[in-house]
Amino acid sequence: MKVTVNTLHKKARDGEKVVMLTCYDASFAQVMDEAGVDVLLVGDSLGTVLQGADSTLPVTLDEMVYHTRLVARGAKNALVLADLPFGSYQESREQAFASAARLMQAGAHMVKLEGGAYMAETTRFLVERGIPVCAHIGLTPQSVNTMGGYRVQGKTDEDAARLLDDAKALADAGASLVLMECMPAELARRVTETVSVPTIGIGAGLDVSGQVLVVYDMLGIYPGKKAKFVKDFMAGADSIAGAIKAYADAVRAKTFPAAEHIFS
Ligand SMILES: Nc1nc(=O)c2c([nH]1)NC[C@@H]1CN(c3ccc(C(=O)N[C@@H](CCC(=O)O)C(=O)O)cc3)CN21
Ligand SMILES: CC(C)C(=O)C(=O)O
Ligand SMILES: [Mg+2]
Repeated sequence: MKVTVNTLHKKARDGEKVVMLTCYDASFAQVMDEAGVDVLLVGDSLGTVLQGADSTLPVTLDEMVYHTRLVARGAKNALVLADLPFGSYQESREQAFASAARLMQAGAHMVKLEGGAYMAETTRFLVERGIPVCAHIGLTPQSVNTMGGYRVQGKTDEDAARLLDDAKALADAGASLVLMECMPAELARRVTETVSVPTIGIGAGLDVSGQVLVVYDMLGIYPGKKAKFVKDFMAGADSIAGAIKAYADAVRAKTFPAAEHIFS
């Protein structure tokens, strides 16, 4: 069965976790689709894991269009979500629409953009014109240079209150999903119970509607040290398909993330 925005909302209502992984090509898309992964995120993390850059900032819209086309060819049932890359949407809502339209024409079913309440107007502009939007708050890697590094966000009461307001503003503007990266579990829980749309976490604890990881990370392919929120599902699996199935099972069984993967 094709996964749609409605499927994701129904899962969230029924308490069934949404399973998301990043995906950059057709072969992985086929494996993930067959393993029952609900959403394939064509992430701008491809800048770090495919291209070897030290951030997502160098990734271009042309590159995202290319990888979205590859993933869309391999995905039969999964929903294809594509990141708007740095510089392709922040200038104006018109710029955002033109960029998002290219991703949709390449086969995306939804686009993701990073930022807080200040992106609400852009979100509404896209949604009103037929482009579903996933909001991305918390640790927003495209802002690494202003955030002063890849750090957990929302640790002070003031930052937590702002992130809760951001989530509300973006959901009110019509976002179909709210993705939260590297936030204390308690704050992610509060956001999830406040907004009426499904939430997806990466380093945001268990009390969210679904989970996402970078596929290379969950297959144990990362240079340097493993981030706290990552689990290597290749350990103990006998194939890549098996590792991806183990991840999907663990997310649905709520055994991933475990305490050791969660920020407090
Ligand atoms: N392979 C890969 N995985 C990712 O999750 C990812 C990328 N690349 N590229 C883009 C961003 C960068 N991301 C990152 C990178 C590092 C940390 C990190 O080192 N986090 C620390 C926590 C720091 C703190 O305590 O504030 C950790 O221990 O996990 C987090 C997110 C997430 N995204
Ligand atoms: C880590 C996820 C949320 C992402 O935005 C990406 O892979 O680019
Ligand atoms: Mg991204």
